[in-house]
Amino acid sequence: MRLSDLAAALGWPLPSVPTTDPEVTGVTHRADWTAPGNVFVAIRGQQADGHQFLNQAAQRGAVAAVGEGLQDGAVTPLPYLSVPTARTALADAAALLAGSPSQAMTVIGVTGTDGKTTTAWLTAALLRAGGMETGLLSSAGYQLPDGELRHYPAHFTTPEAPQLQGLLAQMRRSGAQAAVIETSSHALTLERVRGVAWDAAVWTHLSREHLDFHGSLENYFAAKRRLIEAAPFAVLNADDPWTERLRGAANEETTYSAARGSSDWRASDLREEADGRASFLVDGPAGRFRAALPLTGHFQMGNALAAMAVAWRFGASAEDLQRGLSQFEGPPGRMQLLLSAPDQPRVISDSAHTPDSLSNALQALRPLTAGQLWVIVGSAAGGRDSSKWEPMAAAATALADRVILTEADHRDTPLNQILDVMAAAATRPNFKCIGDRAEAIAYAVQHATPLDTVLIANKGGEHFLQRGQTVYEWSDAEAAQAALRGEVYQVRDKA
Ligand SMILES: CC(=O)N[C@H]1[C@@H](OP(=O)(O)OP(=O)(O)OC[C@H]2O[C@@H](n3ccc(=O)[nH]c3=O)[C@H](O)[C@@H]2O)O[C@H](CO)[C@@H](O)[C@@H]1O[C@H](C)C(=O)N[C@@H](C)C(=O)N[C@H](CCC(=O)O)C(=O)O
Ligand SMILES: Nc1ncnc2c1ncn2[C@@H]1O[C@H](COP(=O)(O)OP(=O)(O)OP(=O)(O)O)[C@@H](O)[C@H]1O
Repeated sequence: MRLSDLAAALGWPLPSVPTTDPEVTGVTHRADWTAPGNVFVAIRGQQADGHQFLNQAAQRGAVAAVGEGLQDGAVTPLPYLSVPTARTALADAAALLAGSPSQAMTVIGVTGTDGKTTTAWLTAALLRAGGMETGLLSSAGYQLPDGELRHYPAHFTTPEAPQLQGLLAQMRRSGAQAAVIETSSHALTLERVRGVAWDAAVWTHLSREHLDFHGSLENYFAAKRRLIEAAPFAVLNADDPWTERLRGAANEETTYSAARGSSDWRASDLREEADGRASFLVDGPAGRFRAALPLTGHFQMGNALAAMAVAWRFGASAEDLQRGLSQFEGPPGRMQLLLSAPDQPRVISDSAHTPDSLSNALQALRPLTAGQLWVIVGSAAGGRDSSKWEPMAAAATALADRVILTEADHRDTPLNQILDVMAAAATRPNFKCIGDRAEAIAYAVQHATPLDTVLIANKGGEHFLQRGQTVYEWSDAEAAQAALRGEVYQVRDKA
């Protein structure tokens, strides 16, 4: 597509500097990712002004720059198109240049504070069980219809529009009829998902998170509500008080509940079968039937119902839903059993990184634990929500028997500062601070008895650990295995 065609299609003005109307190969927001023929969108952000990088983009072969206007007297090495909102322009161009792949697929967005990843994975699995070739994008990685888990180079739940649209196009080329996208509030606020033609939106629940970025719980809610407003069909959690304020936001809606009687999809009678697997009773538009609950925790019934409501809407039968759930293998690091043998403690990895999700995870594990319940927990920092540190520590010390407070991507914040705040918020003196995450895991795994459960919280299946500016390769699972061998896991510099 020529630059003039792109500009005309998106209502952009002509460039400030005359140009030969080059062919556009793509769009990028990162100067150092610019490929020859790209349009570089210069965003004025919180950390940097993209205009600082115009020369770099030009040297890498950009054919034009787009932004919200040059400063007086600024010189640009590229033809410059001035637009009202750079992020809107980025998203619109990304969708158009990728061939608007979402319009050719059934696209489902999943949002909420906790449960997005699990529910997105369940939804993709049940759509597949119903016969739809399905792609998946989540913080645990992405999948094309072949189901193989792949990892994205940048660690985002929902990446910026050029990557997101590129991935949707790749899914489409691989034969996907449907795509499930875990949609963060950052993505909704920063227009990363603008230009996605949604067919359905799922709401898990809202609790306190990301207040550093959104400023207030109300703004955080408003950001997430945008997904529900943008979709023609919404699947809403009747157990979440915020849902009342989502009613009517979508053209059509269905509700689900794991706790109350009054909703379209209902779950009850969670029980453990003779083979040790959990099952629950489903009541709803697909009839009344017993289904396997392949994940630990009462709240997982809600996630499963939400996924069923979506798959049912797009053609899955009750049998498909039952089969899909019974064969479901959860996302890595979501209540994932890492170690379990008669002579070892049960070690579980879970990405719990909010006070709510940590409480839920500990409450779910308590009845399964004959001995003591341990938790290894930290809280991210360096531009992340520091108001979580205290309630995370309070939840851990109140609900676990033994607590190890440790690191979890503290970035530029001194680790001791976080651990001091967390230690001061402990409700009981049942904790110990071990800053090094590998040593913390080794201590718990080596001191726990075979009757104990050790929950390694925060990171789930994540592949990195950040200390200061340095990003290390990381695996909670490998750290637990090393501990069992009597070793301490060694981190490796990612670079
Ligand atoms: C709060 C937030 O999400 N900020 C994101 C946002 O930052 P920003 O708009 O302030 O931009 P900036 O970093 O100041 O940079 C301005 C411009 O200069 C460009 N630039 C910058 C530096 C450089 O060397 N070269 C360059 O071209 C940038 O690409 C950008 O276009 O746009 C940047 C460019 O894509 C992101 O890197 C940055 O993500 C930060 C690092 C981040 O950590 N975001 C996390 C919190 C996030 O998005 N999380 C959500 C939710 C996770 C969850 O559910 O828990 C997610 O979806 O992953
Ligand atoms: N419906 C739910 N309500 C409360 N907690 C949940 C729910 N579903 C999952 N959890 C817990 O929340 C934590 C995170 O779950 P999950 O990774 O599925 O979602 P997420 O936090 O939205 O995704 P991400 O990891 O991308 O931030 C886990 O501890 C999980 O056990």
